[in-house]
Amino acid sequence: MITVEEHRAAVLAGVEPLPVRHLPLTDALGCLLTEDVTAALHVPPFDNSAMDGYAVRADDVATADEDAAVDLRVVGDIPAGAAELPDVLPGTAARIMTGAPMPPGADAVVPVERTDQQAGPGEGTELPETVRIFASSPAGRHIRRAGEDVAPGAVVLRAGGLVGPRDLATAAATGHGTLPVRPRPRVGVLTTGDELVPPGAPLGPGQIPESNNVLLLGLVDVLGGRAVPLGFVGDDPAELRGLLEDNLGAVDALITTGGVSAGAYDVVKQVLAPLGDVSFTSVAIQPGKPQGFGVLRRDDGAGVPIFCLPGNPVSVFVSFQVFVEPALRVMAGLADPDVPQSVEPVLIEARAAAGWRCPPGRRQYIPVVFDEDDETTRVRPASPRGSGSHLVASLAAAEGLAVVAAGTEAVAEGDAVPVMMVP
Ligand SMILES: Nc1nc2c(c(=O)[nH]1)N[C@H]1C(S)=C(S)[C@@H](COP(=O)(O)OP(=O)(O)OC[C@H]3O[C@@H](n4cnc5c(N)ncnc54)[C@H](O)[C@@H]3O)O[C@H]1N2
Ligand code: MOO
Repeated sequence: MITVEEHRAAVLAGVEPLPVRHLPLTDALGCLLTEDVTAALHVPPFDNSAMDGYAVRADDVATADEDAAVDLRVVGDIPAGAAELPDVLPGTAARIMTGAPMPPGADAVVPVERTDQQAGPGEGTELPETVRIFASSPAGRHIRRAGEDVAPGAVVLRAGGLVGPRDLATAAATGHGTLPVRPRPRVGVLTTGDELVPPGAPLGPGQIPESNNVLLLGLVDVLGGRAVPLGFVGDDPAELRGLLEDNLGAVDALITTGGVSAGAYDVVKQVLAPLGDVSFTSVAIQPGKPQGFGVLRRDDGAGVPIFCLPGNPVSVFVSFQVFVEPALRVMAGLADPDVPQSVEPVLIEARAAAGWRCPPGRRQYIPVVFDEDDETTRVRPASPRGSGSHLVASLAAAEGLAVVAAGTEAVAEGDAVPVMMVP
């Protein structure tokens, strides 16, 4: 048996950051930005109106108020997106909409509510021949100036952050259709077992609901990867081999569950062990002892790390948190194996609110819930049965994984236990 650290080191030695790509904005969401981004445009790109109303010459309306209206001849209509603009000469105005370019000659806007015209849309909003103005508007009023937000060349996004929705808006507005990022790893999820039926389907004799797929697909997505559902196969080597071959080109990593221990039908081991690229090993962890890991080769030469996790659902969850999660973060450029804090889990100190038993010789990761206590953070097993790799129904209640050193026979009430926070 190897230690948790030894297996994690082997896994991390087999993964590397995905190459930087310029991805379309929506695909870049959630990715690590690898270069500063500068504005390629003025924002706004041109002087435009901040109001629906009339573009005027400020001097023409300087004396206008409710009791002393000024009449102007209307020389044109400027909707947003207009390319041809009328000249606004003295004594004239052009109807203008919010976001439309200011026409030459005009230096202010009077909102439609301060005229004799009806606010649109609808009947009675045809373009008038003249407009009666009831308010003055000094030069510059209600005009958004070209470049007042940013000018070309200004840094608008800094390298090293995760691209969020606001970053996408800024990138788009400053002239970018793509961003330089480390892509989120596409992770193919494939589970195995003759006993499995889809969630919600009626059970035949010996059958159980398939639950590892939804668990892993969700964990990959929550982590910021892109889950690629490959479904589940029976304990049939040809079917598994076919599914892996068909999908290898479309993923950056693969996760399988089940079929890795000592059973006569352990199909994952049967298919992958002879390839020599995947090693199967026993790790001193509970749950999650039987583990496979290796790197398959895509046709384009890229390595595709494959994580072969045990089938028991709690083992899947723990294995993902302890081995897969740091590896995927390295692939996404979010962690560096040479910086231990970036790949090691964050642990918080807690005390056991109840005792539980531990497995001999293996480090235990037991799902726990927090007890409300003002002075001390206390945890107890999420299941009254304590630790069990099959206790999937209590997994939803878990708020953390208490980590108990290998060699501990039992945790007693009041013992200090570090707790790993989990999604
Ligand atoms: N003789 C030995 N038997 C076992 C050993 C051992 O060392 N010697 N190790 C045990 C440990 S520890 C684990 S963990 C399991 C791992 O077994 P496999 O990875 O081969 O997984 P399976 O046998 O396929 O399944 C185990 C268990 O999980 C259920 N399962 C599987 N897939 C799913 C799924 N997609 N959704 C829900 N549940 C699933 C399956 O029905 C089994 O109950 O081996 C022990 N045995
Ligand atoms: O190592 Mo297994 O995951 O305990 O049941």
